[in-house]
Amino acid sequence: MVGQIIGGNYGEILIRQKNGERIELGELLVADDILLQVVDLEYGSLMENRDLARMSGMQLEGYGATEIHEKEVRNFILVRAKPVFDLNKKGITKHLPEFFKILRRANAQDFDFLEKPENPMYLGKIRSGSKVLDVPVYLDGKKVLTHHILIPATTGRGKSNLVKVILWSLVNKDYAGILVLDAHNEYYSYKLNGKNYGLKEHPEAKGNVIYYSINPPLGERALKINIKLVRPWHLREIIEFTPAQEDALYLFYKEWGDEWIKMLFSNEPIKGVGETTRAVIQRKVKVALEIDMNDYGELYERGKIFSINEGESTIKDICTYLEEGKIVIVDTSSLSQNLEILISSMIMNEVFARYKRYKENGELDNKPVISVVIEEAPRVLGEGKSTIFGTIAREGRKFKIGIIAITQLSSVIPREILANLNTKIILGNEMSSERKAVISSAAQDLSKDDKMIASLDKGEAIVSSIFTKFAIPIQIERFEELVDKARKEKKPKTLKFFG
Ligand SMILES: Nc1ncnc2c1ncn2[C@@H]1O[C@H](COP(=O)(O)OP(=O)(O)OP(=O)(O)O)[C@@H](O)[C@H]1O
Repeated sequence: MVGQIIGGNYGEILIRQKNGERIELGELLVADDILLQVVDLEYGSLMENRDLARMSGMQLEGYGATEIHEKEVRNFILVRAKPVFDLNKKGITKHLPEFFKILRRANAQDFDFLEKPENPMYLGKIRSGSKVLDVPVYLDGKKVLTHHILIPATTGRGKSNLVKVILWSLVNKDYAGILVLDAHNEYYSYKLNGKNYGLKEHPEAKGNVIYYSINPPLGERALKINIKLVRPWHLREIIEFTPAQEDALYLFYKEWGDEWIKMLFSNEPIKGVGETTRAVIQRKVKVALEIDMNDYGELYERGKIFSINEGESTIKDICTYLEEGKIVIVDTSSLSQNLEILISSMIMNEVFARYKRYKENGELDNKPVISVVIEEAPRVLGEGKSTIFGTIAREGRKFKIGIIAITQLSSVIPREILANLNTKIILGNEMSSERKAVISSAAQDLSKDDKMIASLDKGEAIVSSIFTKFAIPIQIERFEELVDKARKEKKPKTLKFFG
């Protein structure tokens, strides 16, 4: 027994906390088979404010404390809670628990109704306030990934940790291929306290986790992309062109196909493109692709990614790995933001084209869902951006393509796109404008959850999704602990010989 219902209405039930108990913000309580979540706490007293002030004055100013008889009866903590789920009906609550009903804390058995879905994607364990219940939370990865995920939080609340936990559970599943553009090179392999961590440590990583880098360790793949694979629409995502320049780009591509960049730098004239326009485009393309021309008029690479002769199959290979349900991590840590966007856009354009074709041919059902992890999502999903990622957010689900958008600034993503990101794994956020943007586009009514979200600690989250019956509070595990656990389980038992 932790309290008793003393009033309120459907949206907010008032509970008197039992003396000696400590109910927390976000805690899950049960009354009358209805699951309630604490949304606010305040002081309550049976005495008038003036009396309380007088008594406090006596005590503070040294006149001795006035004894309150039955103090625990007169003063109490008033808990505000919202009904979240009918445990009996296994659905949304439509009625109030009985007036004056005694409440208890929720326990693991209350969540027996949560089933492990066909294509499980592990997120964490149910959290009641700051207490963790031993109930794993899985979502159906296939559905959730095609309908996009948003991970909003301020810095340091555990966004990357969460993505690592999600990817870890997907390594040995072939229903999903995930592309990760890893700007901090923190997903594949890293050292902590002398031990190796990262997705590479997964017992089934071999063949299921593919790593590309411009500085690949021995045995890993080099990230090299041939300029023949670049298309005008890829460049549009990172370079601003005037309408005349854009027309010129398409004319080059129409005339010379794969060889258009090479020909752009040749002396071959093209009808409809002036010399000045051509020179400006040449300059922009040189900067974007880190290529240049030597004194003999030959193109050469200045950077490490775009190549004149190598890397013709890189984009195709990556797409094929994704189509096979693998996780592809591309280390973009030493690249500019523009190059990172360009590469991801090239890959996702190819994925989109392939999956569109599969849909037309009736082959899509046999293909895994493909999702792309985008950090600092407003770079490509922000207001006024016209990118492949916006297209995926709007139409991707028809083609089994999704995005996992990570951001500190949900408020600058257009509402229409935010509403399309149908699962939100909300981590802590102290900025009220950001909380508002997330709350107003969530799958469940989170209008009372503002304080709760503000108070979320590292790894604490709320999962609001069209695929969950209510907004589930979870505790995400520390990724390194998952890895350590897997290592322990993998270790063969040592045999003891006696005698
Ligand atoms: N669930 C968790 N449990 C315990 N510690 C965690 C958890 N999640 C993250 N941390 C710790 O918090 C720190 C920040 O985590 P992480 O890098 O994932 O945050 P972030 O939101 O991605 O930060 P940034 O925006 O700076 O990239 C790390 O030291 C990490 O180990």
